[in-house]
Amino acid sequence: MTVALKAAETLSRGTRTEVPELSEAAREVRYALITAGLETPLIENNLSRDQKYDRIRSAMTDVVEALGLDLRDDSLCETPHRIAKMYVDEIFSGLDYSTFPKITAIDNKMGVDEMVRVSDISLTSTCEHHFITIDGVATVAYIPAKKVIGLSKINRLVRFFAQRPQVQERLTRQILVALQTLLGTEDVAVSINAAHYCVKARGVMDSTSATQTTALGGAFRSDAKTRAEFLR
Ligand SMILES: Nc1nc2c(ncn2[C@@H]2O[C@H](COP(=O)(O)OP(=O)(O)OP(=O)(O)O)[C@@H](O)[C@H]2O)c(=O)[nH]1
Ligand SMILES: [Zn+2]
Repeated sequence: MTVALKAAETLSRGTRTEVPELSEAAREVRYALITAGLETPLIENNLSRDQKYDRIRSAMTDVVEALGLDLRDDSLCETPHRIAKMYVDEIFSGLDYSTFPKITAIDNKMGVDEMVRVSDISLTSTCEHHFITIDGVATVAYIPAKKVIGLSKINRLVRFFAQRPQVQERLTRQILVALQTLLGTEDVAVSINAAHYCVKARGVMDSTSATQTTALGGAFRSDAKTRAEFLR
């Protein structure tokens, strides 16, 4: 058993020594991702939020100075602070499971057994290779089994995993596995269409291409009609 899997097992059993504030949903999703080999590569460095902020602020001071920019300038002097705060509290906040959204899944008393599909969920993430923006939309669908999830929680889940350094394929699958875990069904589908600014604003400088990724589970994978309905 890998160290990561062992840590997740301890966590899923509810041991209070490590990250005690995590919700049950966050612990279950984290465990499922590690088990599926889909967790973002992370190392526990035991840094608090403030310690992370201090380290990044200091490192960004070096970056700005190395570029030859004058940190005494009143427009630039707060840039290391702004970047550190943005990384920790905003665009990489999804690395911290204590920010996992509060999920309300209700019993499927209505007996809904048709596809629920949320399309055009706006998505902004960060490419983990260049730390530059990924900009796109996600579509998420599921066929309710025992539980129905609050609609906004789907958007929040997408957002949580987008607020990490990502590759689009992993982001797509993380959302899939998280929803399958929370809804207790394999019948989930996720699709993302996004522009990568590492392709658009640098490197190959292609400003028009977009990347489509799809992750299908259960009936969305095995049943052609269901898949077609989702992908239409
Ligand atoms: N599969 C995948 N690749 C990505 C994603 N985001 C960025 N990439 C690619 O990751 C690759 C990194 O390639 P490298 O050759 O190491 O980096 P590079 O020299 O900056 O590459 P260029 O972008 O071609 O200039 C590039 O081809 C990127 O387009 C993603 O979400 N998924
Ligand atoms: Zn990139």
